[in-house]
Amino acid sequence: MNPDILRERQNATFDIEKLTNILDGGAERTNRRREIREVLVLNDPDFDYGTPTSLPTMILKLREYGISDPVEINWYKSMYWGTGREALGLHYVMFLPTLYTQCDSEQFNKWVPLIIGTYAQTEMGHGTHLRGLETTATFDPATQEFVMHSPTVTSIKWWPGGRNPLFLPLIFLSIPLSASLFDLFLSGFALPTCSGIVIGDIGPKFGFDAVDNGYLKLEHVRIPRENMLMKYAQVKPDGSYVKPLSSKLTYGTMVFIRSLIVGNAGIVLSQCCTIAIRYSAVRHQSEIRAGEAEPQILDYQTQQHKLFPLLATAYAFLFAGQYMIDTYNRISGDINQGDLSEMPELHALSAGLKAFTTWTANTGIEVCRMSCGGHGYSRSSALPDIYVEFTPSCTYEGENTVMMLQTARFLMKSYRQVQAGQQLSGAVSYLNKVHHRVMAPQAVSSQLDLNLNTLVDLYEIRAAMLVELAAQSIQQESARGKCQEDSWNNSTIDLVRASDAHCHYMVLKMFRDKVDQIEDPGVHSVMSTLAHLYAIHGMGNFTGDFLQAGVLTGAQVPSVSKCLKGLLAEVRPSAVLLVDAFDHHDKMLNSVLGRHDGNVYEAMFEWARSSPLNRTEVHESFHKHLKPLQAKL
Ligand SMILES: CCCCCCCCCC/C=C\C/C=C/C(=O)SCCNC(=O)CCNC(=O)[C@H](O)C(C)(C)COP(=O)(O)OP(=O)(O)OC[C@H]1O[C@@H](n2cnc3c(N)ncnc32)[C@H](O)[C@@H]1OP(=O)(O)O
Ligand SMILES: Cc1cc2nc3c(=O)[nH]c(=O)nc-3n(C[C@H](O)[C@H](O)[C@H](O)COP(=O)(O)OP(=O)(O)OC[C@H]3O[C@@H](n4cnc5c(N)ncnc54)[C@H](O)[C@@H]3O)c2cc1C
Repeated sequence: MNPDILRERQNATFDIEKLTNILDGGAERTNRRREIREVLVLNDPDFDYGTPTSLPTMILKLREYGISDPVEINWYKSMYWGTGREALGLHYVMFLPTLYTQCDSEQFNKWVPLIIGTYAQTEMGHGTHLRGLETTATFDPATQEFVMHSPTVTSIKWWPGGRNPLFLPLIFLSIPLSASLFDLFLSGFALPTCSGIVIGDIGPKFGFDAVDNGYLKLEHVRIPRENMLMKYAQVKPDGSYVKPLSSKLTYGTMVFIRSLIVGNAGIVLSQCCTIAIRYSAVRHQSEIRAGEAEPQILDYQTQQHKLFPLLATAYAFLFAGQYMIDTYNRISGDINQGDLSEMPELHALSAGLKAFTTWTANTGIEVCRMSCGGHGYSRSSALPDIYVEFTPSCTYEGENTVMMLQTARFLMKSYRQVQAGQQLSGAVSYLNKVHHRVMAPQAVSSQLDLNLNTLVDLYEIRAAMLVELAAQSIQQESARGKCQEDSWNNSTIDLVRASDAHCHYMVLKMFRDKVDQIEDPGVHSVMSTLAHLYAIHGMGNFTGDFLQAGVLTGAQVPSVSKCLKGLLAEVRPSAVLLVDAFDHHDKMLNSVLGRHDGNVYEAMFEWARSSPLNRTEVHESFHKHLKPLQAKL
């Protein structure tokens, strides 16, 4: 083991295993995750790491081991495929959940065990604006079929991931059967027998290469009436239409996957922090004091400033992901029982947190890569591949700006309810106080009150202020004679800013609440330090907001930076131990820089020597192109 890494792991001030258990949701979950990893994957003789041929093996193994829990499926898949996406991702996280949530019982029993499918909602002309989708589904009572059709070039289904060129079970979203409703269809087209279908691949992408994203053009293709997913809405044999309790129930799968993405952003950021911090512990470069040995780059304050706030953010997003999934499970359970009262809140929370966490993680991955210098740019680090695979999460499952505006819609509605004298509950209850809060600068000492509860309050006041400013912008636009829609559009910068602040407050609050639940003194102490770092770092980034909200004075601003530097120094001794607690296996991390043993250089040389370009002493291109040219010169 590299001596630096060895030294970093001595004198631990907290129990790493207990922290890993907290991240997994308990010791039993940690044990199960490791059992899947060590026994069912790594020690499985059929396990052929990450090669395309192992995809069928993986599916059969999941069935053989009876792994059906989505989290356990993901544990298994992430061991098979490491940090990359794979072709079946969409099947497990969108196609199956849609069947689970939108099929009636007869359809469920008929389809769920049997098929692998994709989710074809986006069209070439519309991905965000679902009410603009053009694919038609016209019911023919004479034959009891729906006629599916792509009337325009922009209506061609574009992007469905993992579409199988031979068989196309896919979930469709098609334009309204009635005034404002959408419906989902399962279409089992078997190619090439089924005429009227034109499918293909949309061509090379930025990345995401393991997933074949395709296109699908339909020319009056007929499918049985029974292929409409009929849990919430039905078309009867006589063509009559039974409307769902809410037209937004059709959007349920997107809410589910957005909820999953929140925790996934934490996982991806934790992977990158593991790589960058372990590497920073073994990399020596330059000098701090003339004549002394080159220091570990982790001892540079700028390196700590790059990485430790991201480390805190990774923990924050992992805890936010746990909260999000718990909230999703609770509210979707109520929805299943016909209680839709919290559906708007679930939508607003999942949409906002999906955007907030993926934007932050997306930027954070690049900070981790650049903090590793040239070796961060090598594919051996895994960081370029992680970035390429993660960055579309800011676009898919709801483009982030649009998602932030959905959350803003809920915030504005809540604000208007407070103005009308209603008492709010849930995540926006802090808006109840927006009119009674003393927003003038408080007489506070130049020292910053570092109590975590106080910091959460300051973020709450900041969010409330920005919600009020956005609402005032809309009111001012209206007062200038703008229609409601233009008043909204002319305020969307403020609205996104308010949603961002609301999500930032929510994430810090979740982090604080999780820290409060930690009983082990050592773990509680280090997690409390990270939560403080998360809060103070955000205050440093958005100082203007806190000054404008009157919760920070000019005299206190220097203490924000001073406090930040102190917290970076406080995290330094535990940094490697904190990424060890994420418990990412070398095989899954697949990074020369992030190896648990820290033996980076030896592994990097072996990795380079294994490159296809090094298979022969002299590359064949010399003999094929250069040598003949030399002969002519
Ligand atoms: C364990 C594994 C972890 C892995 C995780 C990551 C793995 C990811 C792998 C997958 C990778 C790639 C696959 C990608 C797939 C896709 O991208 S599928 C397509 C995704 N597309 C979208 O998300 C479309 C986005 N657009 C929309 O959702 C809607 O068009 C939008 C919400 C923007 C607007 O809808 P409208 O119908 O126009 O509604 P609007 O007029 O704005 O509002 C009316 C009203 O409705 C409420 N509303 C809107 N949406 C919802 C909802 N989903 N639930 C509840 N309520 C909703 C809205 O708030 C309004 O309410 P109000 O009371 O009137 O204000
Ligand atoms: C890797 C990848 C995989 C995908 N897989 C699938 C899949 O399996 N199935 C599927 O159905 N789809 C899939 N998609 C498509 C994806 O869902 C859409 O790309 C996404 O919903 C965004 O829609 P769009 O492409 O139409 O972007 P647009 O909405 O056209 O966005 C373009 C710009 O317009 C802005 N904009 C749009 N509307 C508004 C508004 N109301 N207010 C302010 N700004 C606005 C956006 O902010 C953005 O800046 C995938 C996409 C990617 C990148």
